Order: sequence, then C-alpha cells, then structure tokens
Amino acid sequence: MNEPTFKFAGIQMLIGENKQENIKNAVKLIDEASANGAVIVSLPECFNCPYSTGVFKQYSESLGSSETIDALSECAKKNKIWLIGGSIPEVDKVDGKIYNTCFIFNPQGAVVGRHRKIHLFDIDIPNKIRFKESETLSPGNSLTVIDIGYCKVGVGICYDIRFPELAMLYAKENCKFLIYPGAFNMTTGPAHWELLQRGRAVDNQVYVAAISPARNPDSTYQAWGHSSVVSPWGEVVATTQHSQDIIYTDIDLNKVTEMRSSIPVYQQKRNDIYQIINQSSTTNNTYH
Ligand SMILES: O=C(O)CCC(=O)C(=O)O
Repeated sequence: MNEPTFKFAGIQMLIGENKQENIKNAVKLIDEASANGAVIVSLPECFNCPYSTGVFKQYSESLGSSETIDALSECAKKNKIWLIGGSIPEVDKVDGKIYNTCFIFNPQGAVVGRHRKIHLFDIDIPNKIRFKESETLSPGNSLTVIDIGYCKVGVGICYDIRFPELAMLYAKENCKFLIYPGAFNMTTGPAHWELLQRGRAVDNQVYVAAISPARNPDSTYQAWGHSSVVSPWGEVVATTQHSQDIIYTDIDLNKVTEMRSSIPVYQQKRNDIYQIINQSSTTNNTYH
C-alpha cells in the first residue's frame, strides 16, 4: 500500500467583534500553518463575526463583494494551499436570505465549493443553552464534496456533524476526509464533540476534523474549543485545549485503506434491507 500522506492544519483562532481584525488574524495563522507545511487548512465556524443570531445580518457578505472571501482567496493563492474557509454569514444576492456558509478555495485562489449549513442549530436545553439559528438563517440544500487531488473531502458545518446520514453520503461519494468547521459550547462540547467525531470516523472509515474558535471570555457564546482530528480507527490524532492554537496532522490515506480492508463493513452492508440516498435537488457548482 502506498497511498499519499499530506499535512492538514486546523486554525483554532480567537474571534472578536472587529471583522477586519478577525480576517487579519485568520490570514496570519493560515500563513503560519502553510509555512509549517500544511497543504490543506481549515478555519472555524463564523470566524469573522461573533456567533450570535442577532449579528449575522450585520456581518453578512455576498460572493463578488466580500472583503472576507477576497482575503481568503488571496491567502490561498499566496500560500498555494487548499483552504476550507470556516464559515461566514452569507447573504444571497438573489433571494436575500442569510446562510451560514463555508467557502472553499483551491491553491490558485478560486472558489471551488460553497457549503451552506444544511442542519440549522436550533436547540433548547432547559437552564443550559437555547440557540435558534433559524431566527435569522436559512438552511442550505446540498452536499459539498471537493477533490483536492489526494482524495475527496466532504464538508459540513458544526451541527451537521450530528446527522450521520450526511457523513454516510460523503463516504458513499468516496470521501476519505470529512471536515467540520464548528463551534460547540460549554454544555454539548464536553458531552458530544469528541464522541461525534469518533462516531463519524469509525462508522465511515474516514478521517474527521472538527475545527472550533478559541474560547473568548468576552463573548456571549463560550466556544468549547478542543479542535481535533480523528483517524479512521477512531483515535484522536491531534487536539488542543481552548486557547488560540493551530493543530497539525499528517493525513495518511493508507490508514483509510487498512481500516477498510481489515473491517470491510462496506462490502458487508445489507443494501437489500436498507439504503441511504442523496435526494438533494441542487448541485453545488453554480454560485452567485
Ligand atoms: O450540536 C451542538 O451541540 C452544537 C452545534 C453548534 O454549535 C452549531 O451548529 O453551531
């Protein structure tokens, strides 16, 4: 077996209220990750604004007139890397709706993917946390698969990780690496963040990365942090605490092949008694 290995970096950055400062910090950390050999880098969810439904509209931008997208494009091109652009509040120029969107850039700086969060984070855990993204956001309707040359990568945003069907569809599309920019909190983070990553990784025999903002004591939303990467075997192969940091992992695709040949669940699935079907109506390669 001689599959390629490539270096991934996850940027656990501190996010504040100043959009320009957030963009500047993101670019500085991506430059550092690239200088350290990363060929694919991911930012966290909502990296250019506070994570709060009340401000998404104010911070939102559209493709074609976006200082954030322009800066990421330039940064991907300068460093010649694949860049999973965390997410930003995106306003659609045609329907005016706001989405929680991850733009993805190739090493030439072109936008090659746009993942609009499919599952909105609407939860209410009494006396702990209530959050309703649907108060201001609309859900996306399509899967996002990017071929980075080494392998195909499937992208989800935060709450999307709770839905095993999405990860299963990505595995069915032969993705070997799933990346979830996310921002779990102090209630669900300790309970479910690592568990969900390990579950998605073992079920689908893929690498899984989940990349969080650093915890900002001044923020109304306290992010759990603990950005991590999990191997197809279910081991946490990179992680950190809650401060600003960059995590690095060598993604070794031999591990995917080994796992798939030693425990061949894919050949053993009982498609005669169950099926998982991609019913998304839109393709994800036209953007406006
Ligand atoms: O699923 C969770 O517990 C947290 C999800 C979340 O914070 C998000 O979708 O932004």
